Amino acid sequence: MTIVDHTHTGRSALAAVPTDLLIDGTWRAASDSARMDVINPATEQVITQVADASLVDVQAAVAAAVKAQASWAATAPRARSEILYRAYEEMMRRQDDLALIMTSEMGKPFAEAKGEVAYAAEFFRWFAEEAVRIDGGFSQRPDGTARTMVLRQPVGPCLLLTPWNFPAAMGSRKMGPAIAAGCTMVLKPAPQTPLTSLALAQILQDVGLPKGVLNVVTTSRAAEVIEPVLTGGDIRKLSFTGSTAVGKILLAQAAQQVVRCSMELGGNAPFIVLADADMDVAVEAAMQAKMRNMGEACTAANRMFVHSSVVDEFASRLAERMGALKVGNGMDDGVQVGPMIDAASRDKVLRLAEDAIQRGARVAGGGNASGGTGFFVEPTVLTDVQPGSDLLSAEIFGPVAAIQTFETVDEVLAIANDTEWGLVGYVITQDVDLAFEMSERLEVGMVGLNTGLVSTPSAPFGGIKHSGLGREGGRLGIEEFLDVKYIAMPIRERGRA
Ligand SMILES: O=CCCC(=O)O
Repeated sequence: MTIVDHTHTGRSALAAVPTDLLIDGTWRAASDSARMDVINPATEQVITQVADASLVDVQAAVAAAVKAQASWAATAPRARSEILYRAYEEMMRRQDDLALIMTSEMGKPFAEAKGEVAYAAEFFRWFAEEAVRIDGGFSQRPDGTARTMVLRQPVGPCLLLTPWNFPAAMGSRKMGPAIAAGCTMVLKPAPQTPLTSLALAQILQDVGLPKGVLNVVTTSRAAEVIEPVLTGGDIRKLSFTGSTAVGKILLAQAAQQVVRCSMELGGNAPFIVLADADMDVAVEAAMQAKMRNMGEACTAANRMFVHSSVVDEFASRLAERMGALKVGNGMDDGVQVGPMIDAASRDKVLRLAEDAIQRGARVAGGGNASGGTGFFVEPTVLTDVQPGSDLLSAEIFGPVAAIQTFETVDEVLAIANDTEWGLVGYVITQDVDLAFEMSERLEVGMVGLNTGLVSTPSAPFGGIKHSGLGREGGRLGIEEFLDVKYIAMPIRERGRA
């Protein structure tokens, strides 16, 4: 270990994280005293245990959110903005501590975890600025008989369900706009990564978020506890980031009470390298789009389509770059690739690579199973991936690059769009017209042109088709947490005394 586990307070960063539920401003154990293990995926050791909430606890959290809603909605936008701004500052002050917590429970390299803390904190700063810009409208009916006023109000108590792959950023991307809009919340983080969310909740408390506004329930019993609260009638908004399969179940449950939904679901991103691409740009973008977060990202390049005239150069340069990455415990110096989140994820990635190889793909780099402790997968580049290989229709969610070739723009667009998902696509070309044409024709919510990274707090993140509903971040992010109300008022006779 090269990074010392201490905090700004001098205590161990891990020991300083609350491990209970946050309900109505109070940290408390689960009502049945249940606790669950938090495991470090690099060492397979139990780091600590946290409360494992039951339905009773989650219902108490919802009740606290309901109780706090009216007074929180009535706070001045500036007050909400300042809480968010202080949270941004505090996250940055505790950047190393938060990164250490995240690396310990999730596995990403410490430097990457620090980057995520900064990314996550920026959502609080962005929405601090949005909180004071919630606007409306005022107009007259075309026939002059009435005034039309439009205002925006908080949607009400929200259920926020966050994933394990970006434990800080997916939390702040949901909590930021909810706080800015004046909504109260129940946050349920993924069971693999509860500590980062608990640490963020502690920060929000420390900077003055009133009790009951944010309630955090860590639980391994999602299947048991989510449906009753979604169908119970108190939750008015669901924001979920996770798999499409789970998203569809939640949408069906939410439909019973017509709960508003934001869904950030899976992806099957095409990464398209055209014949005229600058190869330095192409390889750099591929590294970003494939290796960010070890490939455990919904935005990860799942299918790489490279023009036949440049595929050999691209594949060999990508294999060289991926082969040079240092794999290991994210707390060790210089490590660039940490473990997969758990054994099931590691085994899935290895199985998908093996299936592609069995069907005729060539291994241009990597391809060996990593033995020993920790859920590691060697960065792997496969070329000549054959149609029908499972990894072309499943999210790989790991460090395996799957390359196919193409000849024409129409051909590659048809294959790229031939998927139920539509989150993001990447295009690498020096031809500006073609870049725009392809961006318009790709069936996705986001396009990276000559870049492998689209994620930023200032842009509307989200997908189409089975990749989701709604947008997070950017100017649209706060809209997801606001209801529109229109007031009609007849114009009576003018000029009366
Ligand atoms: O897995 C989802 C990626 C999220 C992001 O890039 O902000």
